[in-house]
Amino acid sequence: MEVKFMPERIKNQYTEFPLENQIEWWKAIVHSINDGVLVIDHEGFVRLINPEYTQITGVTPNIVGKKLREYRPGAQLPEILIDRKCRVGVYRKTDKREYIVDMAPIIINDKVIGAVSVCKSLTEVHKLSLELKKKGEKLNQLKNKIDSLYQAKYTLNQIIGRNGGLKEAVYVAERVANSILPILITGESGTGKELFAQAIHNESSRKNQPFIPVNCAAIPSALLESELFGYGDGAFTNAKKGGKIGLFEMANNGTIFLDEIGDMSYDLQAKLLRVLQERKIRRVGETNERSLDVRIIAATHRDLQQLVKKTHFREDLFYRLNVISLQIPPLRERKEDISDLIYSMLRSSQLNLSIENSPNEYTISRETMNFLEEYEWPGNVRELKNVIDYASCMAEGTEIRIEHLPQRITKKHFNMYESKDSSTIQSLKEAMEETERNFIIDTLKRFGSDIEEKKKAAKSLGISLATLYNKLKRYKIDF
Ligand SMILES: Nc1ncnc2c1ncn2[C@@H]1O[C@H](COP(=O)(O)OP(=O)(O)OP(=O)(O)O)[C@@H](O)[C@H]1O
Repeated sequence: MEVKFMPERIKNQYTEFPLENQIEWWKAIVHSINDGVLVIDHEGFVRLINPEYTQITGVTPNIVGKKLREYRPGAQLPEILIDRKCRVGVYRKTDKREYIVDMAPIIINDKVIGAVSVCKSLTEVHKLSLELKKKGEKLNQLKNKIDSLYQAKYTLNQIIGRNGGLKEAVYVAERVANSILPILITGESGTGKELFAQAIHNESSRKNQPFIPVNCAAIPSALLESELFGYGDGAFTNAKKGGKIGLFEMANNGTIFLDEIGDMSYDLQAKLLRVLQERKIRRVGETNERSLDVRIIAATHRDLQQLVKKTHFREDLFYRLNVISLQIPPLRERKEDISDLIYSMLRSSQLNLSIENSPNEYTISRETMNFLEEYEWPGNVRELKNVIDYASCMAEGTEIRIEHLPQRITKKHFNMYESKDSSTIQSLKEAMEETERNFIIDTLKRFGSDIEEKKKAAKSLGISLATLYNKLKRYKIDF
């Protein structure tokens, strides 16, 4: 670095200025600089010092006109008059002041006419670096948060259920987890479709990559395309500068879960089909394609075949998605799972409810369990979970009783019993059959549902295995 006082080019522009004016002009510039500046002449006398230099180093302006070495014996600046070498980033500390200094000779026509020292407060630099560090930490926290948002929580062994249909779905999920083939999960709302999708992702080799859930019904269809595929720079008015990455790209190497696929617009379905076939996406407003490796799991509570018949859903996409399909049965068709689900929910609500004085272990009265097993659960497992969370908050002690359940569901129950009492009086035979049915269900729950477990259940009931099977058929018990 070589500082040439008043470069030729600038000098020519100001030749009309009287010399004194030019000096004032340069002084004003030096005084307006944010860094500290000190200038010595060829004999080592201080000629110029700006207010920032005083501020940073504590050296006062009365040094002007004095020899720098006399005032500051350790100063390196005079050395530069001799060796003509620049010094960069020299660390200085005086009292409580810390700063770094750059020094350079001032050369005109190959003659050293002085030297300049430019300093920057280290406290300022410190502050900036601390700020930078804090911002970096914040950025990392946000990144971790984003990563955790896109991580699947559940695994296949967290899926509770002994019902045949559910076990079948778990079995298929396990077998196909590592394939790249798309999966279609169907089932009513709240049956556990997303739970299955997350568990499949976690069972696959993609488990450490993102799992991106997208609710196709929740995003307005005009926006869905750009959300899924992203958009290029200036793709439309109000588009973000530089474009935006889409959810497919975010899911690269991982899994995208397209929930409520039946609600996707017909046009977009065609674009999705292309992605499935080509494994490439094109951002809105761009012409180039980007290759991706994304596993697609779609889900719907609708009857896609009916939608295909009504031409609301593309037949070609339906067949492409339906290569592997999982049907999750509604809870009312797997009442045998209700008690297991309840006990698991009570355990986790104990963990979540870390309120002081909260009971160590909840129990549930027989009457309440019977009621919950008989209830139809239109909102499926999600509704059951909400009811159990509510009841465990309402229970004063450790036992959950029917009065702790939300009135919304018990109202129907009491009305049902009232009407039953007045209109139909159970015969002794009916009452005995009902008791027998409940007793068999309870016994099977205790022993399990496979053949060996059924043998044990039959033995405990004091009947043969064949009689047990007859009774299961007669009482329509699906175990
Ligand atoms: N078999 C199961 N075992 C344990 N928990 C379950 C089971 N099925 C569902 N759940 C729980 O029920 C709740 C609802 O499940 P999920 O969100 O997966 O349902 P969904 O079918 O995707 O619902 P929607 O169609 O409304 O999106 C979740 O809290 C989930 O963990």
